[in-house]
Amino acid sequence: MPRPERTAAILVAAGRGLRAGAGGPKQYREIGGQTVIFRAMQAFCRHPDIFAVQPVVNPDDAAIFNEAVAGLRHQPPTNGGATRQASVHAGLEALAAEKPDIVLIHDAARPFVTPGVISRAIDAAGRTGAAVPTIPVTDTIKQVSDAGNVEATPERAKLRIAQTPQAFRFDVILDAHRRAAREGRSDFTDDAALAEWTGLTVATFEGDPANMKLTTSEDFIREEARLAAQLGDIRTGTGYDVHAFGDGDHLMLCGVRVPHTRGFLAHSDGDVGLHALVDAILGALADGDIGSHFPPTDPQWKGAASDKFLKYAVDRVTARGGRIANLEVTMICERPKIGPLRDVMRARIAEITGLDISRVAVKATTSERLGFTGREEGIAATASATIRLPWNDKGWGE
Ligand SMILES: Nc1ccn([C@@H]2O[C@H](COP(=O)(O)OP(=O)(O)OP(=O)(O)O)[C@@H](O)[C@H]2O)c(=O)n1
Ligand SMILES: C[C@](O)(CO)[C@H](O)COP(=O)(O)O
Repeated sequence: MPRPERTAAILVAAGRGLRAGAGGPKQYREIGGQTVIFRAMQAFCRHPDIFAVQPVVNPDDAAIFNEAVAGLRHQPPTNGGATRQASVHAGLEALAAEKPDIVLIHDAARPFVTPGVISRAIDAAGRTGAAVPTIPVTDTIKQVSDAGNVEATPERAKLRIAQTPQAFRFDVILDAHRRAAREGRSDFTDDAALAEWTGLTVATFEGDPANMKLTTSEDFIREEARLAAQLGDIRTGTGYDVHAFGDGDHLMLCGVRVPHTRGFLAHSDGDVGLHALVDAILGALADGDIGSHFPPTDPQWKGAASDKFLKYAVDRVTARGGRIANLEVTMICERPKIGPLRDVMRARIAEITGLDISRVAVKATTSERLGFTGREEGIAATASATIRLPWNDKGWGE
């Protein structure tokens, strides 16, 4: 049941990520095969109770931003400022015309936020007006002097680590940011601190230890290893497809239009290479085959471009929390010659699947003029896929 109040989210992504070392702004680097910002933003874009997601970016990053979040629905990005606080303020001003009741403010550098934390943030803001996710502190914390001597040992039971998304009534946090800007205050490291400064009571709700901020290069190394360890269920699948030649002047092969003296007789575009790859991926998922997902009797697939089928299979892997490690396809034909087309085909498959081209192999063989491929009555293709799934994957539960 959707909540009655209108909730928007701001993703602050205008920082330079200097503490994370070389490699460009950290939010545009990959972690677990996806950019940090894509992971962070998709959680908000896909949450059913959020109607608008407002990114805040550095103007220098316009092109990488668009590439990194392609496919996600969001407000036009607005430019951030020199500090996180200034960037949040810019996001709030950009959202004002949308008149949200509640706003969640999230670091693009926290890619592991879950739908559960987002739901708790919305609930907490609805109940309290201002709330921050926290986790307990497990080490003893020392307050030290400039000389490095311990000045105090705060009572640990009262300490919490603050995370994002921090959640507020929209008008209240917008007013607080405007007031801080008017009064020349630009030193707040989070929005809760700024709200406290205006005298507001800020509540807490349960954060998530996994929802950590990627700050240093060590954070990237550790989290990459953690994600890889989670994907410990390594599976392979194989696929095979054949299409006969008919009249025509071109063939679709591995997503590439290849001029030829014949065409394919097929319900779809007849792309045997992509069809074999789809079956290999579905096989690795133990998720039926291409015919069970796209029945040849269904008129909607007549003449369909097969890149749709391949994207669909890749989405099935992603939806199970998995990743494709590699794809390989072997074309069996006398003609056309595949060698000169190999890298174009690899690039096209990489484009469709979102994989790096180094994970895509295209091979070819003739059948020494034997059989139907040897007589040039059609083309066959075999494929294999290696995918990694979370170790506790139980399929779709069918
Ligand atoms: N001027 C700034 C500074 C930070 N941020 C964003 O605020 C979040 C948390 O900040 P932090 O981890 O400090 O990121 P950076 O400022 O990029 O890191 P660094 O201090 O290492 O340069 C990040 O998503 C960052 O992009 C922002 O939008 N505008
Ligand atoms: C907002 C924040 O993520 C809460 O923990 C944090 O304060 C931002 O980090 P920064 O390194 O101070 O920008």
